Amino acid sequence: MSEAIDLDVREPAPVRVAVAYHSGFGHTARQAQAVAAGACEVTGTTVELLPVDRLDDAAWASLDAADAIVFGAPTYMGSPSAAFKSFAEETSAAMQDGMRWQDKIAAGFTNSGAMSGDKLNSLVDFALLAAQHGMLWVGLAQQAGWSSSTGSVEDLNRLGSWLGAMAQSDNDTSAETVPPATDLRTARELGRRVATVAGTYRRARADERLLSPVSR
Ligand SMILES: Cc1cc2nc3c(=O)[nH]c(=O)nc-3n(C[C@H](O)[C@H](O)[C@H](O)COP(=O)(O)O)c2cc1C
Repeated sequence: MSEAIDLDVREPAPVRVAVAYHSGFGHTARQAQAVAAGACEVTGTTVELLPVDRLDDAAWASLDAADAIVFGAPTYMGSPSAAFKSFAEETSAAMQDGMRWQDKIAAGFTNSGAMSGDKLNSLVDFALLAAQHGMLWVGLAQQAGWSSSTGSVEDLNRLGSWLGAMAQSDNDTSAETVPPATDLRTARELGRRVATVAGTYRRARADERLLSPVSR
């Protein structure tokens, strides 16, 4: 005996990616723009760039509504900048209010003056923030570039990070020139991956709802 299934044939709502970032002097802002550009390349995605030191009520609502949030900040003194940290503390309201951000996709990026500069610590901070919210962390999924005799500074993921996207900006150079194109391409890949995973995850959850005994 066949059962009628009530199929929803409306155009699906766009997958929403929010890039929540801080930048003191504009360098990390360029990395944030590259992440956003990558996410925009995925059909059916809308992207919002949200500077975390200037969030109004509408921006907080956008974060609540996002399918994915990408956290980004410069590494200052070996961790995300104080402005980002202040934002991270404010997000505790979403956690205390019934884990509002649970099951959103999360990812992160950071930029600093030195090649290493202890950037990994900032990415770990972002991943912990995501874990505290019950979010699902997505890494860069790119092999480490510039790590063989045939590699070069132009390689994607030249700084060899897996947890998120890293960029390096010479301390004496303006944000018009750095981070270099190679690091912006890496950031773009992260944005594309986040939007792709967020879309896949949302479709899977929609299918699950459609097929679960409760919806029959
Ligand atoms: C207060 C402060 C602390 C910094 N600490 C680090 C650091 O720990 N490691 C590093 O490699 N660069 C460090 N830098 C350099 C910045 O990370 C670098 O200039 C970065 O490009 C700034 O990005 P922004 O323009 O988005 O603020 C520091 C800069 C400042 C102002």
